[in-house]
Amino acid sequence: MLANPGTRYRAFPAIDLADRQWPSRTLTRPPVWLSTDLRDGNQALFEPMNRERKLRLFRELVRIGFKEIEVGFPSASTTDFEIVRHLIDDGLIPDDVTPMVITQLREDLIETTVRSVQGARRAIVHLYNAIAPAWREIVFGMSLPQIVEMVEQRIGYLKMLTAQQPQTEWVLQYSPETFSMAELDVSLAVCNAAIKAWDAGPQRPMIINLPTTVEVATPNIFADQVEWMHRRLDRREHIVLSVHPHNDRGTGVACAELAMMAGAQRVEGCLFGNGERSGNVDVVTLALNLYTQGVSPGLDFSDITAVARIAEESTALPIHPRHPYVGDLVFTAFSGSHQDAIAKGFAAQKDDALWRVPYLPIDPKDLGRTYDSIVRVNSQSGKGGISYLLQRDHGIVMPRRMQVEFSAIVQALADASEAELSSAQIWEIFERTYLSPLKEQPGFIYRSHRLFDAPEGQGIALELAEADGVMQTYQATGNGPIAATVAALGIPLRVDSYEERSLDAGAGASALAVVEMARPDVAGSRFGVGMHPNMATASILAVLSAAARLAAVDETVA
Ligand SMILES: CC(=O)SCCNC(=O)CCNC(=O)[C@H](O)C(C)(C)COP(=O)(O)OP(=O)(O)OC[C@H]1O[C@@H](n2cnc3c(N)ncnc32)[C@H](O)[C@@H]1OP(=O)(O)O
Ligand SMILES: CC(C)C(=O)C(=O)O
Ligand SMILES: [Mg+2]
Repeated sequence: MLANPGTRYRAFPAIDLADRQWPSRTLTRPPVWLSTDLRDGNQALFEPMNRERKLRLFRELVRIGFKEIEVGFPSASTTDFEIVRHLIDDGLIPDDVTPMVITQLREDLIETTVRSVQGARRAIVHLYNAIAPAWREIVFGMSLPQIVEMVEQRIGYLKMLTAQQPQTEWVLQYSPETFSMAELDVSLAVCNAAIKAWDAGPQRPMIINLPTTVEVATPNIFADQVEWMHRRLDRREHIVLSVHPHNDRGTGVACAELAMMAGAQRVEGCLFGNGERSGNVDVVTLALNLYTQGVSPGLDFSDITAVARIAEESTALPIHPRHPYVGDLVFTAFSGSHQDAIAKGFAAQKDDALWRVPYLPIDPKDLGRTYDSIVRVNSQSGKGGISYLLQRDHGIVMPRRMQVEFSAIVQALADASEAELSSAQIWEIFERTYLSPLKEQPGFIYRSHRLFDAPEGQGIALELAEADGVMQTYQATGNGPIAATVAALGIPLRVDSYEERSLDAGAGASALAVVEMARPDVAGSRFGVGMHPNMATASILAVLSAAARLAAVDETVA
């Protein structure tokens, strides 16, 4: 990289538009959407789509709700020409959907293009030519008057051809390609020439489509360029003003949104941002951004994963796991404070209330996505996420202090493994920590118990297994099963807290008892867990679990 990039690159100049209106506007309705997946998207693939893939994607675009679809570049290839003919001849285009076909401003190509859609109920013919200085000078070697003359002449030719086929409703779309890099007065002159040549009016529909063929400036510049044109175009009330953003600077979505605020009524783009170089604008993100502002986009992404799979199969390109709304990881939180907030948000969220779950801009369910992968655990995770998974998958509700204890154990293991821990692995750690001592730690292996009435309240006869499997029976009394069990163990244990609740999910037990206990010779406290259909038995097991864990601590306080 250059130490001083200013020697090779220059900032795009600001637009002189002091009274710009777009910054204080908000979006309240969706644009007319045009999908260019089958044209701009298709021309950017390693292998352009074959007939079968194109037709499948066409059907999906119709199902999603696109009313305008650029179906191809019929003058460029026989495959494209034949697919367009097939769509028309076999009646595959619904009445409320208009196909669009594109070509350069050359008479031979225009003639083929019109022939490709002959017989359609309605068709948009899309003509374009590049107008920025480098193209005028290097590619075409034409002056501005010559460019204007070419535009007038070729649009006149299209007007003549289409006039011979009045059974079709013809719409002209004219794109000043490279608009984002062109001088605004040049863009205006060329677009107004196109408008005049087509004679746009009530019976002569026309679209002016302003592309960021290459994105070269910040999105506010594009918004200024669009508003500048919007205010000056001839016959503006008869023109649908459209934009066609690309994404070279990664701001295609921002450009489209600001352009709509600046007067654009229509947006061209591709599903998930496929398209030349870094892509056309992503219409899915745009549509769902509107949705999260309470505006129905008119496109159906209620099973976004299915749309993604069709797009991936059609383009043979994968969608990034962090792609907005659709990526495999976008509804996943790894970090502790996010997990904590999400878990609390879900608990507080009411079905019919405004969506307020922290860190999730949209309810994943609205897109047909599940909550399953929302919280994932690695070394960055905290107690919130770990507790959320145990509660969601096993119905275990841990008291707050126990969450702190257990998450430290999980985090240490996640750190050591340097990998993500699944919900199943967290459950395994939970079992190993709290439940296994009851089956494995000599002196605390539970076999049976019998409760009986005693003057203090409760007596217990507790049968535990020793190391060699020999049974030992301990008997004691207390003011309840917990006190009686502690007394039966004969260890100086202090009960700091106790909680019991019924379990509603998994685990094969209906009662969960959690006890926090301490021993004078051990620093801190330890939690114990008992799970059993009988509440009293669950509490006895919880005491044994905590006592066993305290007994297993190596370091004792002096
Ligand atoms: C930004 C975009 O996405 S624009 C769409 C780009 N997509 C494509 O180009 C894919 C489909 N196109 C093609 O396959 C080819 O261009 C074809 C088959 C249509 C035409 O191919 P060819 O006849 O070989 O022409 P080619 O594309 O090389 O262009 C050559 C001529 O067209 C001229 N030309 C290019 N664009 C335009 C235009 N929009 N209007 C008028 N003339 C143009 C060039 O200046 C050049 O003229 P010259 O031969 O006098 O120097
Ligand atoms: C043909 C035009 C609209 C285009 O695709 C572009 O400029 O990106
Ligand atoms: Mg393009």
